[in-house]
Amino acid sequence: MLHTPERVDSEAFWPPADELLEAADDIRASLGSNWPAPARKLRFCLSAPTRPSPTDVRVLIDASAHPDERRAWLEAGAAIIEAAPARVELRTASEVYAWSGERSDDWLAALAAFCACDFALHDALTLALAWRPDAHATGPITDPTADPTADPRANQPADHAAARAIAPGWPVDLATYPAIEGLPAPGRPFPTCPDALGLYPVVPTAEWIERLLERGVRTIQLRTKSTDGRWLDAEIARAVRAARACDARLFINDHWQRAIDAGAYGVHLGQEDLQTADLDAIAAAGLRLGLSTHGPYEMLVALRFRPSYIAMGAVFPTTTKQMPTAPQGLVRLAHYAGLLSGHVPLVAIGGIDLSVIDAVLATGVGSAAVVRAVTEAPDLTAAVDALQAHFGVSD
Ligand SMILES: Cc1ncc(COP(=O)(O)OP(=O)(O)O)c(N)n1
Ligand SMILES: Cc1nc(C(=O)O)sc1CCOP(=O)(O)O
Repeated sequence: MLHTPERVDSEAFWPPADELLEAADDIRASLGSNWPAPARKLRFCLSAPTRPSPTDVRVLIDASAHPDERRAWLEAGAAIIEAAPARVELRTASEVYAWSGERSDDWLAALAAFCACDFALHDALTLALAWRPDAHATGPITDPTADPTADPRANQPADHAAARAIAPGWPVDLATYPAIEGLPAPGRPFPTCPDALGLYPVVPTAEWIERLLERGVRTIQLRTKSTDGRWLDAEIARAVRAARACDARLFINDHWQRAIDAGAYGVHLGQEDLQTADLDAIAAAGLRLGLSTHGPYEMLVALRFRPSYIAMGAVFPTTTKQMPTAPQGLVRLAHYAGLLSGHVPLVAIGGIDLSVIDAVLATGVGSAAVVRAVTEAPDLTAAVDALQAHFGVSD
């Protein structure tokens, strides 16, 4: 089993800082034992060591006062955090992230603690800025005898109670999360959709959609990478007709203008689509909006657009698509579900099939999106019936 020791690496701070390390250890302990071990150990540098390394993160109050140092650190592959009052910026050689808002005095200790749970640096920083000493989740700390980060297919049965538990140190109040800079002002909210969207197959053609509607599926997505405009028009029109006839919720991936024109129930977009899609036009046409996310930072980005649902992936490894981010696992999923509960429906996606559906639903998500579990099923009817039964739908 992959249990992380509930401690922060003793060399997490440079120069060594006993009080900071102790605070980081306390916060790390409050996050429980079921997180993956960190893939790499970062060192947070409050002053400059002789030579920066790619695992160093330089923490400065005013980076512009040190232009040469800043350049040298980025060239060495290190990261820079500039912590001004009420604003934090993270800069790497290829990315810049910025947050604004209040933060706890212990945010740096919290950052080391979230990194020790293997969150990517920008996700760990998002959580650290949201962290508060007194905002504790209720409920038991995760069961140390189970490892819900593991794919339950791999080596053990899922412990559903453990998968759902929220660690006391996890920031559960969305109001303490920082604002992400560089996003448009919040627009109007998208129309709502049910919290429990149920089984949500994501399939490549209208024919697949018809086959699944016949088998009782009522939330479905057309996801094709075809660029043939005439084919897309015909497929989307056919899929919309079929879904309407069954009163089903049909989302169209990517092709938002065609979805509007055809009168689809909704559109599903990725984070990069947010730069180009006309969200006002989608909202004005009354379509729902689903947004992909892959961690806490993207979740905050998505929330700003007030979508109808948020998808979180990939929960498990998938071969359907090349994922730039590591699988989230069930522990993270449960914490995201706890955070978003009552705010926006959460859909889990990535590597989900019959063998894990119970464990996925036990995290508190209202829906599971699947590709191969239906498109590669040897017996489609049996596969859909078996999956639907976990959502309380019988044929
Ligand atoms: C329910 C659901 N979740 C995530 C995705 C992925 O969408 P996107 O990020 O747009 O990536 P591609 O589908 O374009 O590869 C999805 N389609 N549906
Ligand atoms: C299309 C897609 N998007 C993902 C994300 O995490 O954004 S994972 C994914 C593929 C899901 O396929 P399967 O059910 O076959 O693993």
